[in-house]
Amino acid sequence: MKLVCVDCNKEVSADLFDYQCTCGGLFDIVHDTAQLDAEFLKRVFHDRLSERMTPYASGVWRYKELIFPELADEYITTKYEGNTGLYASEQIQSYTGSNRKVLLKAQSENPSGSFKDNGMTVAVSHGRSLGYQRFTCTSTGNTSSSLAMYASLANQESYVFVPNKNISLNKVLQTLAYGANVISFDGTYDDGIRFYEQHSKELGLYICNSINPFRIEGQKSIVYEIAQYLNWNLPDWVVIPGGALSNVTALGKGLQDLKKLGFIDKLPRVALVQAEGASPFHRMVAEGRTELVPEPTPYTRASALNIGNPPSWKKALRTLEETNGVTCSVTDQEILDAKAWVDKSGIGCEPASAATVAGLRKLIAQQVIDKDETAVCILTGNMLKDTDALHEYHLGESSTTSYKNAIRPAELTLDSIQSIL
Ligand SMILES: Cc1ncc(COP(=O)(O)O)c(C=O)c1O
Ligand SMILES: N[C@@H](CCOP(=O)(O)O)C(=O)O
Repeated sequence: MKLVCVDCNKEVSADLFDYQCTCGGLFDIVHDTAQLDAEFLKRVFHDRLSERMTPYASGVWRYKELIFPELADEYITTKYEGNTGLYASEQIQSYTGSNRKVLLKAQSENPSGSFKDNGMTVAVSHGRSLGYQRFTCTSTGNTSSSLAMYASLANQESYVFVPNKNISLNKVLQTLAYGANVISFDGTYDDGIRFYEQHSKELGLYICNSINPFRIEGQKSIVYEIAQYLNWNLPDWVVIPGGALSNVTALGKGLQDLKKLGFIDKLPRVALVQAEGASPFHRMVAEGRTELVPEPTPYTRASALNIGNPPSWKKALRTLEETNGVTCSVTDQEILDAKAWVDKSGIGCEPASAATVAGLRKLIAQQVIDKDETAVCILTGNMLKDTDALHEYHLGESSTTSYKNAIRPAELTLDSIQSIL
């Protein structure tokens, strides 16, 4: 490989990296292909692509035997979901006060931008195998975007019900753009679920919310992936946010599978973090009760967690009991500050996901989690899912943090830019 000037044809070694030739022209990169064996390369490229082209390249369907072994491949509707990054972040280590590098599992890298894809690929595939052509959900926006994406991919119709306030417009737009029929209603996610519980049979639609156990089966793959990436050695703690409590349920089921199969020796402890304004499960655990008292008017800025009556609470309790788990709640300000750190670490997430990092910081400060223990935080959604939250935090008048005035105007002169560096 060498650099060749487009103006004067001067050749320079690529090791002497530069942007411009001495004559002022730009460089092209020119490869030496004479030595390459084209047939060999074609085979290598073919092998690499064929791995990518089967459903088993998906980070969900790779584990089909543990998720839905009976499903015929023809029904699999996949966008190669999963295979999301697992990052060790020194910045988040320092923010949380841990002595160990904190791992972040970026479910935000899924095709529709949230962990819902891990479950939705399985639900939609299952619905199709039963002959359904119309799919539905109620949603604060991520479940609906994911459903809309898979339904359209399978050339099926989707009908989604979204609350008419306190959810992110970006998610509704994403859902619309993927082609769903979007119906907004005056109420919360909880009202939507209550409606389904009463009318699912008459509707004749395939329900893709997490009351559908096939969603949970797909979401188990998140912890399988974490374990596989870490060569089946899980950290001491898995920290996860909780709203409807489907994901913590899936985590618990996935961990049990891995333990039963002997892939892992012991279960990590689970820390479930809820937003203070929508924390009925945490309150139940903290008060030592065994019955959940729903919150009639949940509110948190982390809109994905705006759930007062989580349908999966009994299953979630099972996960906590089996893993000697803990719960905690964090304020919206703690969530948004933690989110700013996750964003700044280069990974990024939406507010609901950052509850994990805020929770880890709090649990370390309270010495519930030891500074020397290892932890992975599950980041459930993408930072662009809620650009209003970014706007409010970084540019809004109400911002009280160090990010205020973070965007400074500068002239494009060397002095001006150097004075910022
Ligand atoms: C981005 C995001 N994080 C976390 C959650 C909470 O997960 P769960 O409802 O499974 O508890 C949701 C929605 O449910 C979500 O959309
Ligand atoms: N945040 C969720 C709410 C929970 O939905 P479910 O899929 O677990 O039923 C959303 O994106 O709608």
